[in-house]
Amino acid sequence: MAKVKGRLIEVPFTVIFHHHRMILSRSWTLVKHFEGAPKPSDFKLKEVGLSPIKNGEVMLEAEYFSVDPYMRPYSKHMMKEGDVMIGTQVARVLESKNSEFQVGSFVLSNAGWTTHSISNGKELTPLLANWPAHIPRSLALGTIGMPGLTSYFGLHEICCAKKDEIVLVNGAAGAVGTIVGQIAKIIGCKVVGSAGSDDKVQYLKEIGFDEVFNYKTVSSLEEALKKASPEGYDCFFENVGGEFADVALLQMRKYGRIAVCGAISLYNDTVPRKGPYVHYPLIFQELRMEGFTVQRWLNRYNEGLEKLMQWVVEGKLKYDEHITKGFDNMPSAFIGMLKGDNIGKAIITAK
Ligand SMILES: NC(=O)C1=CN([C@@H]2O[C@H](COP(=O)(O)OP(=O)(O)OC[C@H]3O[C@@H](n4cnc5c(N)ncnc54)[C@H](OP(=O)(O)O)[C@@H]3O)[C@@H](O)[C@H]2O)C=CC1
Ligand SMILES: CCCCCCCCC/C=C/C=O
Repeated sequence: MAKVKGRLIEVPFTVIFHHHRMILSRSWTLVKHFEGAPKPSDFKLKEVGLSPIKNGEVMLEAEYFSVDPYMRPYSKHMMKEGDVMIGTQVARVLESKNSEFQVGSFVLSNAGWTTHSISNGKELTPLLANWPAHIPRSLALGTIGMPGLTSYFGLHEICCAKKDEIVLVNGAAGAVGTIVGQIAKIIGCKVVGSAGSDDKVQYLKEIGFDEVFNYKTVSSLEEALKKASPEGYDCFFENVGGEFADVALLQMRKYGRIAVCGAISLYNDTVPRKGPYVHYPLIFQELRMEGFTVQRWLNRYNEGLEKLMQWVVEGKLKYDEHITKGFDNMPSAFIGMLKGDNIGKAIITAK
């Protein structure tokens, strides 16, 4: 006999609902809060059978999953051990009893690392209307999605980047960094990027960055930053934190702006670091340093998404994706992204 727990029915079981094909959902759950770098044993695969949808609900089947750095720090605050891993997916509407969602349409869902889910539609966002057939839907998780919006709003609203200014971005070969650099070029800035491999450096030069260096192999970060821009930097789009940020702050020009977007070099720390402190450069160069999360511009997402789509369609914004095949490989894709395996957005296909 299957045991019913709320809406879920534990497997194995043989129950078939009247006129309903039982849908099995597979989910990656967090076994234990991460300590240091996430490892495969922190994740456990679970399977449940989903009950039939009710009026107002839809049944979703994931097509693409995203793994993002925020999952590392957010998991601590937003999840309990045993929960399904948080995250966003592009999903197809398999069944619908909600007139706002047509069977066969595609939506963004926050169901997390789960292959199938039931939603009342409230947390779902339809993909941009008229999504062109030649543009991969996975971009809704990257260049034409949350990371692209982060770049767009962070660069415009926090860095206030203007033509002829000099922009520095670290984590430059990733989902956010590649778009920051290219939007800065569209604005008419000089762009300097840093990334963690020679292949990444080569890629960034190909997509139009003016100066790029491999932060892992330069003998001195200070010299590398000075060589790339002897005049210093007007804008710093900060994705990394730690030593890189300490050194870069000292290279800012008068009235420079620093958009504190992320601090990936710190996410696995178990003991808080002691810095050099930011006060001297902030005071004497009269800098503005501001943290943000992209959700600040929730009411302007459509404006950002339409602009990003336009640039992609016009070929002004190049995109690259690091695609891992298969839901079973989600933990290794996440672990790999945090270590720097990806050029562009890290995506996992459901199948
Ligand atoms: N504030 C906000 O709203 C948002 C913030 N973010 C932040 O933006 C940043 C980039 O995110 P995203 O583009 O999605 O991720 P990426 O696609 O850039 O992937 C993460 C990258 O971080 C780099 N990295 C890992 N460890 C280190 C380290 N110790 N020092 C320097 N670089 C490291 C790796 O590249 P490499 O080979 O170069 O080391 C890796 O590829 C993150 O800090 C993230 O938290 C992202 C989205 C929204
Ligand atoms: C479950 C979906 C949550 C989406 C949150 C996106 C917020 C991004 C803010 C990122 C901060 C640092 O990476």
